[in-house]
Amino acid sequence: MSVTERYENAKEVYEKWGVNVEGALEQLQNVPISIHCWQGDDVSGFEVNQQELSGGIDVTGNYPGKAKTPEQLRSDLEKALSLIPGKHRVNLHMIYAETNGEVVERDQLEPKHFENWVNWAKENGLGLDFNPTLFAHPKADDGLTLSHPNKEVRDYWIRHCIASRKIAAYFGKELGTPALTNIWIPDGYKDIPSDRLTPRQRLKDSLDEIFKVEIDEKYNIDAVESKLFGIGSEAYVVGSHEFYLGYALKNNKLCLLDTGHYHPTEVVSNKISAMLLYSDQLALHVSRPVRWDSDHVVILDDELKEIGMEIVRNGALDKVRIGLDFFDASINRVAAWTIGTRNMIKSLLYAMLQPNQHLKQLQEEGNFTERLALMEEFKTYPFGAIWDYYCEKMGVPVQETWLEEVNAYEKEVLSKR
Ligand SMILES: C[C@H](O)[C@H](O)[C@@H](O)C(=O)CO
Ligand SMILES: [Mn+2]
Repeated sequence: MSVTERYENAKEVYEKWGVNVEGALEQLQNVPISIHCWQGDDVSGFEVNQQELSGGIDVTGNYPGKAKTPEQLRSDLEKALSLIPGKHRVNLHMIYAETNGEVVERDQLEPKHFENWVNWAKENGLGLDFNPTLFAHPKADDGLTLSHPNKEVRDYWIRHCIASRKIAAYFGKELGTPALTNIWIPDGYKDIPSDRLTPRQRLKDSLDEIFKVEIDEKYNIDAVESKLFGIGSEAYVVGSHEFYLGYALKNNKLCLLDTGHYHPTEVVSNKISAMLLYSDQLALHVSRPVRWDSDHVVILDDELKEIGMEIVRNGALDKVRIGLDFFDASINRVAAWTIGTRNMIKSLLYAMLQPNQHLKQLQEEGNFTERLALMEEFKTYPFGAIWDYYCEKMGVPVQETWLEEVNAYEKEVLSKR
């Protein structure tokens, strides 16, 4: 049976429950996923004086073929994007600036250092998002940045974040779609602090300084990303969830929820509806923590499906800015992007194919038996046939055939690096 024939059969099965399959595929095409560039080079970046990765995050593995230049990274991203259905965004960090061999301090970086990225994004019809980089730098060696007791250090990172927002606004202006600038800092303590308040007060003041510089939201939108713990900040993280939740609500900023940044049994899917009652928008870093914030490649597990459902059934596709954040150096990096991003999109399609209105009604009526029965039965509905058709329609490889392209790319390009 052809992909289309399988699709037609599957469509009928879903339509019996009033699911609008064609409408779902139409809608799905317009959902951008912000794909993080740092999976392609193990969060190395292109600074002239490269420092070891720090800030309590880590990349393990040494699979050959890592991108070592901006051209290589862009080429690898193009390959991955050609295997992922839809039009998406690319998320950069400040360490991906191109300075032509010149050492430029991070607080002095300017839009011109990202011109190549912008031109490339234009050529490929992509939006860009951004992150200041407050790690892997001598001024972050003690694990403190915006909350540092030393004002000079704080001021340096404040200038860096302001520079980042300006660069992001340049992306937004040039590309006609606002960039998200997400501030994540590693600040915290390995052991039990004797004072939790003072660093948080300093972080609050630093953020106020950063956001004092007004930037049109037409071009740049600000987000703040919390964390529970990192390597070396096990006992205390200054920018905790409660800290940023309060800050974002009070200052009209977006909260960015990273799925690896919470207690192991705490799930981001359960936070989306609660937060959207108080905030117009929020942002995600979808990742996969395995025992810690390990940033494994995203798989189509129950939590990913639940995240997709919370976004779709609450009509929040234009309220949740979906970004990815994983970095696995033990497998082919182009495959990592492809697997993780395709899974994120699959979870949205899976959610769109549920009889959401009916299930909601059952809950309202207190019919929990039928609610559970249907939710379980739908797990084995012919979702794969709809997904395959979507891939074919969008001109990307169906099922695992994308692997052949990755293997060929590895042979022809990656293995020669
Ligand atoms: C590269 C980092 O993963 C990223 O900037 C940050 O979002 C994070 O999640 C740190 O744990
Ligand atoms: Mn993150």
